[in-house]
Amino acid sequence: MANHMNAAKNKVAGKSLLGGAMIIAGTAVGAGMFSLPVVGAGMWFGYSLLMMAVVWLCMLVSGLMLLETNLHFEPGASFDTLTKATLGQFWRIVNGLSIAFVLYILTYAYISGGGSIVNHSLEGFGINLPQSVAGLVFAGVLATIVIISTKAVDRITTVMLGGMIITFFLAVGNLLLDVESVKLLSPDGENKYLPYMLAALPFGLVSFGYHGNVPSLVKYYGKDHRTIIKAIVIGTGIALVIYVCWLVATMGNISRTGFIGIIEQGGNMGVLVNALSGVITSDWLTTMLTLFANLAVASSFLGVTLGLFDYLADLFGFDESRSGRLKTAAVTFLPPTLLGLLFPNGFLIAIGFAALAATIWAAIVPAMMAYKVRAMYPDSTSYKVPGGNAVIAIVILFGVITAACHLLAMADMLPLYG
Ligand SMILES: N[C@@H](Cc1ccccc1)C(=O)O
Repeated sequence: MANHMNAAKNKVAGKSLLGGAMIIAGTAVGAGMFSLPVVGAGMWFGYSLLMMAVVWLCMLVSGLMLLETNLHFEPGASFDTLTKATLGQFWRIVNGLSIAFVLYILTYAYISGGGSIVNHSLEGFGINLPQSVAGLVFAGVLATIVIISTKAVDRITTVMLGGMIITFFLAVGNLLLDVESVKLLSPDGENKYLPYMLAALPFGLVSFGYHGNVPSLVKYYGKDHRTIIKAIVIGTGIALVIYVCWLVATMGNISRTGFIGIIEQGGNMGVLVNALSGVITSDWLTTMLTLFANLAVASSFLGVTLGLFDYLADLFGFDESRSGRLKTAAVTFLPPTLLGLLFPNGFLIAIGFAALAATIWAAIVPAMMAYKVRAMYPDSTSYKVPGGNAVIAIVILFGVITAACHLLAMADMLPLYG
């Protein structure tokens, strides 16, 4: 997303609030969204809404805490500088590793989800590919764009974001008209709901991940904290609205027991979109929905891999020359693409592990840093997240509980629906 920043930096005045909000919303809305109805099927609609509201609030506050810390440093200071100066070498390394891990595993998740959705799209044309090959095609085309230049990514993601908004409202708008309130409010299947929330919590957290963009916003807007706060609130608010529409559209059209089949087939993006296409009678709307899914996962792939690309170039000291970029591309794209060829259907598992690592740098570390900067600058008049230590403790607890849920789910110790 740094690309958007550079393009925007050249505008002398009037940096728009909307631009910042779109950057946040664009990062947040991605593959995580496609996991929400599948992992939420057990607890169903009401509890899903409750969980999303709580997660949104916690992730919003943790982002604001990151902003609070960032404002004590020069605009342009990144996660690395912030953690080193506030928490020291140990947390700097833990934090850096968790960021790199999230970016890598998300790249794999996007290749898996992208392969699945490209496959679903090609079937519409009567072309049948093995899913791993579809993943390879998906990764190959998008990786080429990243290798060409940041500017190419910027242009293409802007077009994609526009396309996403149009196709989302065309497809989901019509799905919303078809919603059967009986399905939403009186779900079928077994009479057990709330316990399934535990295993779903990490997926909620990851779908509200955007925190890598907070330092970029400070670089972009300077220390104008009011505008940055608004951009974060509006951007995450847009994501929340999109997720709620998405839950209504999916759970209002596919029955709760209908999700069991989706889960049995691995719960990948193509399977979910396929099930939705089954209930939409119009071919045209099915095309819109498929197009939206393709654009959502492709734009997230570009955003995340560009971040990973720049991070690895810096880490390994590869330069901007053609051979330098190719080397960086090799370390960025080969490991996740190989994984995508070997395990084409690990979408949900990968998103879960991304959540585990994201609990560290998107929840726990921001809260710890806010605690530390308040001790380091007790007389500071700069922006402070309200609520004192209680709110810091809540955010840390939220991160720890979510991480614990993921680990317990992995150990088969949490109830799983389906
Ligand atoms: N929120 C993104 C994933 C993400 C997590 C953490 C940081 C950045 C992005 C998605 O759902 O696809």
